[in-house]
Amino acid sequence: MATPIIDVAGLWTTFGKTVVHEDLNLQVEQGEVVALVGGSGSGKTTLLRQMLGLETPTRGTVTIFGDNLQEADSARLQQMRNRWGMLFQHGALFSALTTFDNVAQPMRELRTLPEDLIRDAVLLKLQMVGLTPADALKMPSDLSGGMVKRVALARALALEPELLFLDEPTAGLDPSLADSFVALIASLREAMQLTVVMVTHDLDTLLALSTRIAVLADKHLIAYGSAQEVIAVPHPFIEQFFLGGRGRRALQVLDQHGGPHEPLHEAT
Ligand SMILES: Nc1ncnc2c1ncn2[C@@H]1O[C@H](COP(=O)(O)OP(=O)(O)OP(=O)(O)O)[C@@H](O)[C@H]1O
Repeated sequence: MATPIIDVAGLWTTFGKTVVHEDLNLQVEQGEVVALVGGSGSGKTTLLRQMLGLETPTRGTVTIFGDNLQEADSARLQQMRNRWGMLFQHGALFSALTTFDNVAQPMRELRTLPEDLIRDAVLLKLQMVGLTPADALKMPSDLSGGMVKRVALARALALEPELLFLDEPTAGLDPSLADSFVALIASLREAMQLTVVMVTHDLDTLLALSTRIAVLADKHLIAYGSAQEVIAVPHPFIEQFFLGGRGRRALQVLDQHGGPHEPLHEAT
């Protein structure tokens, strides 16, 4: 079997006496879109930061592209970081830089690409996310919320990553902008053959994009599978999240149109 893109094994996280994760095991295969869900404080953001190498688990390992993150030195970690992109919740653009320079920044940091090649690559990335060369000259303060997300996505994709992390990708967007952003992510994911890991509270986003859903609760991964498989797991968080009024409606739409779901992989 192929090496998973991400392999979280025996992971524990404690802050003082608080145990956040207790022996988590989670694998993400190539081409999957995995959504991390869980109640407030269940440790989604912490797990995402551990996958990004920004935090170290108390025990256990996070292996990405076959390399153990905790054992990687800073040069190796940087090489790995160049193979993934991250879209932060609020876009997190540099306010003093133009759209163009924001997208160019990861390419310039490599210090190996000539400026004319960077220029072409930035314009291509902007086109891929539905922005024009005229938008390249704008400052972040002149962009709408939806455009900021698109620029941030273009920047996350600047180095043609194999893996994309998304933190609440549709937070702050109104429903129609959220739908078009989700459609954009879906089409780029297909075109670039991306593996995606996202944290989201938004059921529509989750059901539209994810191939598997990982549910964190009670310090454990209590379910990991398709929406249908996850909702079959009896747990108060799952009932409230998926089977509350909004959840029911979203699942009805899924039943009518089908979803991108894969067979169940048991939670451990
Ligand atoms: N650096 C830290 N020091 C101490 N406690 C922390 C630290 N980072 C996170 N925690 C605690 O770990 C727990 C998990 O936090 P985390 O932010 O990962 O949860 P979350 O699932 O992302 O929550 P939310 O949905 O509210 O963002 C919380 O109880 C939080 O207070």
